[in-house]
Amino acid sequence: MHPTDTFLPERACLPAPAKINLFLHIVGRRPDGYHLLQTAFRLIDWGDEITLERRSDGVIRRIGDVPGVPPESDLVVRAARALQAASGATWGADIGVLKRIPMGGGLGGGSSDAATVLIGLNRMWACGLSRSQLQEIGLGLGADVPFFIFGETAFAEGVGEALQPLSVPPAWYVMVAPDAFVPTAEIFSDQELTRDSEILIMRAFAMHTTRNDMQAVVCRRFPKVAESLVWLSQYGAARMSGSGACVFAPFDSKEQAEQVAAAAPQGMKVWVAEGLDRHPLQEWVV
Ligand SMILES: C[C@](O)(CO)[C@H](O)COP(=O)(O)OP(=O)(O)OC[C@H]1O[C@@H](n2ccc(N)nc2=O)[C@H](O)[C@@H]1O
Ligand SMILES: Nc1ncnc2c1ncn2[C@@H]1O[C@H](COP(=O)(O)OP(=O)(O)OP(=O)(O)O)[C@@H](O)[C@H]1O
Repeated sequence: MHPTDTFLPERACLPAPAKINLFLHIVGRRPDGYHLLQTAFRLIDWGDEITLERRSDGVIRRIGDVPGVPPESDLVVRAARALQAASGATWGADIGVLKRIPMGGGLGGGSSDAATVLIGLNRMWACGLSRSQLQEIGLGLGADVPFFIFGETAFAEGVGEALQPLSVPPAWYVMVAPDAFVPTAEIFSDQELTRDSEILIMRAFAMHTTRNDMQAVVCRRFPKVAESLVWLSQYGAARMSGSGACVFAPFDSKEQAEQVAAAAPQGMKVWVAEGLDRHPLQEWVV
């Protein structure tokens, strides 16, 4: 029996975890200007929360305010509309977003919110779309959405849509959110961006043989990102996630990570999060 036959909640409060890019190499550019990447995505056990309430009249609404994101351009609304269009579903939804993930932070907040809406409503509307169908809809919303639907640590190529599972050791991350909003598109169009990194044959992940090719450009434009990296590098292998601004460093234990976080200068936004091997909604999709 299909799981959607047995479990059709009308209301659900669902996690939308953040991601980090353990490394990010830019290996080329497509004719349409999009960059070809090699990257490793990992989920962390910290993020936004999405509340979904099914409506029978087909209307899709975002409930509540998200500063800087008008409802019509919110990826959660666009995701629900895209699912309606692809599945022919006649249900609607009220969607609430509790935002924790900083915008322009390189932690994929908007993409994760969109993925959670696609996964949640696919079940609540009984659409029955497969994981790969949801990933395809997600790619139309943002380059990181397919990863969140894939739902496990991944090595990614293309613009981030060609995904393979990757095994990485357990880790606790010290996360720092510098007070900066990094516009992804501007970093990708910077003249000085490295775009010709050597293509790796990915067997296992190691911090010391990889890097984030966007980090140098972001540090030059946003000194607060550079300062955060200098601070965190005193304690571990610090690196920027995605197109920034957030930076992270892995530690073997929660205690070690908490000690480092406790040493942060006053006013620095620092927290500790555990690496997740699986998305908490992994079982919601077949
Ligand atoms: C940097 C990463 O976060 C790595 O995980 C993603 O590649 C970016 O994902 P994202 O924020 O969802 O970005 P999108 O909203 O898809 O794209 C924003 C803009 O960045 C540029 N862009 C994005 C992805 C990519 N592979 N090449 C690009 O050149 C494009 O100009 C695009 O219009
Ligand atoms: N639900 C949403 N949450 C956050 N941002 C959204 C949302 N919907 C639309 N956006 C838009 O997407 C932009 C990027 O937000 P997001 O949090 O995904 O950035 P990011 O963490 O830098 O992404 P990435 O890691 O993919 O580079 C925001 O500036 C905002 O205009």
